[in-house]
Amino acid sequence: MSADLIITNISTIYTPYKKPPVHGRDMMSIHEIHHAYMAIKDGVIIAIGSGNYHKHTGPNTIIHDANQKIVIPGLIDSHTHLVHGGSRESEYKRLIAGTPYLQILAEGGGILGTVEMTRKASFNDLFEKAKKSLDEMMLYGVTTIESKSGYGLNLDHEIKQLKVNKKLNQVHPVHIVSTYMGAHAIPKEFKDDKDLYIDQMLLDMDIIKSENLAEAVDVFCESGVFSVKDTKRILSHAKALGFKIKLHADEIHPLGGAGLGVELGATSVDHLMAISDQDIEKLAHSNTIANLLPGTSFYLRKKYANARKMIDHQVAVAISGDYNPGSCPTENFQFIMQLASNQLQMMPEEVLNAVTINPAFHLGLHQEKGSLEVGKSADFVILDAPNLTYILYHYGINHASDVYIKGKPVVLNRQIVR
Ligand SMILES: N=CN[C@@H](CCC(=O)O)C(=O)O
Ligand SMILES: [Zn+2]
Repeated sequence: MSADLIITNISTIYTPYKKPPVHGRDMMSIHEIHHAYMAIKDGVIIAIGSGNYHKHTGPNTIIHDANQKIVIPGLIDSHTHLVHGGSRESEYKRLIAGTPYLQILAEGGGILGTVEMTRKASFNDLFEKAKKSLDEMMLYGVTTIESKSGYGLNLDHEIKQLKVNKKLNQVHPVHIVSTYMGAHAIPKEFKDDKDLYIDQMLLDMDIIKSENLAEAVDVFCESGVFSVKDTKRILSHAKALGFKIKLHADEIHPLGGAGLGVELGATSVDHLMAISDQDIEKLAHSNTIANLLPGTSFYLRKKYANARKMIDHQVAVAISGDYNPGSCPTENFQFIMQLASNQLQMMPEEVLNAVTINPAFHLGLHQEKGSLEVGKSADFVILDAPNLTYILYHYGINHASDVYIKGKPVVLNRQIVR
């Protein structure tokens, strides 16, 4: 079978190959193919190897010379708050002066400030702003993201956010997986009646499910936001409706959200800076992914999640960006990977598994994405770097030169292909 496209002259292809979820010490396993090529037909990888690629060429094959650059799978950012109105630099000075994140929220700012701005924004405003951020993410090599609602906090405005995800997924090459997060904060109008807000959310979920606007439901399980009991109620209902479930767990206070996630069969538990040893053990024996977000610790100047302990105890770890206006305002996913390496002390091989196959697994995409193998989607990044470690070592800059999604170039020479 002749290829539509062959990427040749690749110095090294780095790819995970273990069956996901890739736990603990298996996260050190990756394949390195030197002097490599990759042949693609109809958006799917049909051959990958080293040496002579000519047997895959035909009269119409396009050859792309990688000029001795390296190739990795498209990056999968499995936790973002992409769609939101406005920005929160007005809180930045208070934050760096030491005002706690949850105090700003309790005063009606923080997430609730973004809720006001998101409610005021039109669908088009939100769409254009999110599209710009998505372009930026793609320039850094991101080819799939998860995107949450959670700044509308009522049915109409949550649906507005989810419909932005839907439209972006139709018109933008980056693949988007949508999550409903009405349980991101308690809206002002329900300030004194959280249970009534939860009742309302449970009803809203039926509609979101019937309109097929989200695959998963997420809850911010935290002191002053949704308790473990609230979270259990919301996620049990979501699960019964057929949603995947996940939670923002043990971010600031060790409430036991991670353990609850394992108990309920969550696909991921996210943040985990304050996770207990007991819950690390529970995670290790489950298929729930520990989704760590080091960019948030960096921005909020909080302690980092203990990735080393988790990996050493056989937990399956993913790393995500958490792009949002209040705790991680950056689209630079390579910087997030560099933080995972430098601050979480994850080895380059572990980081690669954590930003490709493990997130693909918890998003339910591992059959087609997350590694470079014959039969999988040709989502990959060509990086102007001599080896994998270099992209983590030389930090703060963008190493991605070209990005392909389903075999089509979406970034060439650092420019978006329109
Ligand atoms: N922790 C809760 N939610 C977001 C932050 C949202 C915001 O501050 O706007 C997070 O994942 O960090
Ligand atoms: Zn989040």
